[in-house]
Amino acid sequence: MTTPVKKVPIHLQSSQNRLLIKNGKVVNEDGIFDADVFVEDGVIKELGRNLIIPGGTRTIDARGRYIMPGGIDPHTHFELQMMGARSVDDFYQGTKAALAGGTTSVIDFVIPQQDEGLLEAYERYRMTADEKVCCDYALHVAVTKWDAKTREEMATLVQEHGVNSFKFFMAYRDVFMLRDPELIEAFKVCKSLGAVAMVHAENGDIIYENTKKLLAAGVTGPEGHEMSRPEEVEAEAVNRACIIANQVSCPLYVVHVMSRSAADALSDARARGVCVWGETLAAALGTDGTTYQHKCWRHAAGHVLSPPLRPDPDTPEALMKKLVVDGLQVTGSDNCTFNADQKALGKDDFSKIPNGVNGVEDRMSVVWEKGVHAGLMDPSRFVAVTSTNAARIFNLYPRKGVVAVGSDADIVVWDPSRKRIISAETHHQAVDFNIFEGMEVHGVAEYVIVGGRVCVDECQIKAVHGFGKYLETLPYPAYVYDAVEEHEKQPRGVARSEADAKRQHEEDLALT
Ligand SMILES: C[C@@H](CNC(N)=O)C(=O)O
Ligand SMILES: [Zn+2]
Ligand SMILES: [Zn+2]
Ligand SMILES: [Zn+2]
Repeated sequence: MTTPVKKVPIHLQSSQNRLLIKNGKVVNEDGIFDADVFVEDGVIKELGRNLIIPGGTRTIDARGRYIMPGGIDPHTHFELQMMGARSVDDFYQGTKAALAGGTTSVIDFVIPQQDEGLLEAYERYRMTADEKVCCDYALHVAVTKWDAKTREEMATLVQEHGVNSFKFFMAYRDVFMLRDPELIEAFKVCKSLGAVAMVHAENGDIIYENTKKLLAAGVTGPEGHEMSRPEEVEAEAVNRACIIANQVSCPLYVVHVMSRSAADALSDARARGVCVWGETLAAALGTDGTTYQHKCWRHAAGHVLSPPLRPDPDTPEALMKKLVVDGLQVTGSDNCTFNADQKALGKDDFSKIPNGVNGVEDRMSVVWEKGVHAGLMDPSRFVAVTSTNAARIFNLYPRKGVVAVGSDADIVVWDPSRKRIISAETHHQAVDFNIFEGMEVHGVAEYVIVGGRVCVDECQIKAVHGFGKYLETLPYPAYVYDAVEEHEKQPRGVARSEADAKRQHEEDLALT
């Protein structure tokens, strides 16, 4: 509980920017240790016990709690206009909900509208987000068409606007999709700029064919969504993206890996030495595709996103195990939320259901519940997959993603034993539906500190509209480009034997 601030003489009273978090266990990706944390001017200034601190410092008693780096959600879509609707969580309410769940930085996606240039779209997102965000944010940029200007605009975004990651869609044919020759060019440009290539990996041509066939056969309900893109359609694209990236020696980040076979394709590529990192979603860890058979249309449609949730009920645990053994590295939310009336745009045709689900508020609790509380994952790995790895890949580390002297004071005091029931009735998101409705989760963010400011105080939200800042992500993240450099030195083929050994080890681990 918070120790009441004792009255101190005015000349000793500091502004609200001094904080001491006492008696907790600090958890970083590389270990857990007992230490108090002293924060001043938005930065972590000291770690240790029996710290000498100035008067006027607020003290938070973290006894029995973990002190962790604030969560980083590298995959959100606030107020995204797509498929005829605008996602209802905007940059204010979306980041407020993020804070409620322990996430203190998000990375959203600039997705250009029809005929909008990349720079134009980027400026639009900055104008919209800067004044609304309650926590710090960065931006990936989606390249949804390849033309003469694209290369130059990507260079400008990297060199002048703090963008170091670009998303390419292998699905959404005739809307966002790039084909292989364009992907090769795009990955080469990313490599030349020191950027990270990101893919939405599904085979858009097969989906196009299957969708036509299903609709012609009268399958129009949400169940048709997953039927049009079964998991091999995802796994094929993951494998293809890994090979293209490897052939042009470009670092690759695969977003929203939603199935066991796609995760296998990615971890196999890693075992071969391909420089690829994989992200899965809270949605894929917390629920599954049996929901598409739900008799309530709204409920089934409420779970429609791409790639879809998988009908194999063992998928969530398989993906969690991949995170545990470093077959996958990151968890995101892909928060892209639509209310019932918006989802109903696809009432008679599943391919018109706006794609997207919630997750930004519940991501960390779902990972804690299904990973740590379930006994599969330790707290340090939890920090790695909910914060540190994303910071390293997108070049925000050690400013973000670690409790260390000199890092931003983005901190979560996490109560591992506190429980809550997830519900749309009580969540802080704007959307009228929650895919985790009714789920009891252990692990609650009791205090969330953003740049030294207490924005969740004993579970009460005190988010501040516009308090967050835009984070420039610089090119050539060492964590990624050192791996690329190392891989380029390897004579071709030698990695095979190591790869087999590594994969065998991983499979043994997964079976324990
Ligand atoms: C359009 C965006 C959100 N929607 C989704 N994942 O279904 C994405 O594909 O990541
Ligand atoms: Zn996507
Ligand atoms: Zn219902
Ligand atoms: Zn997305």
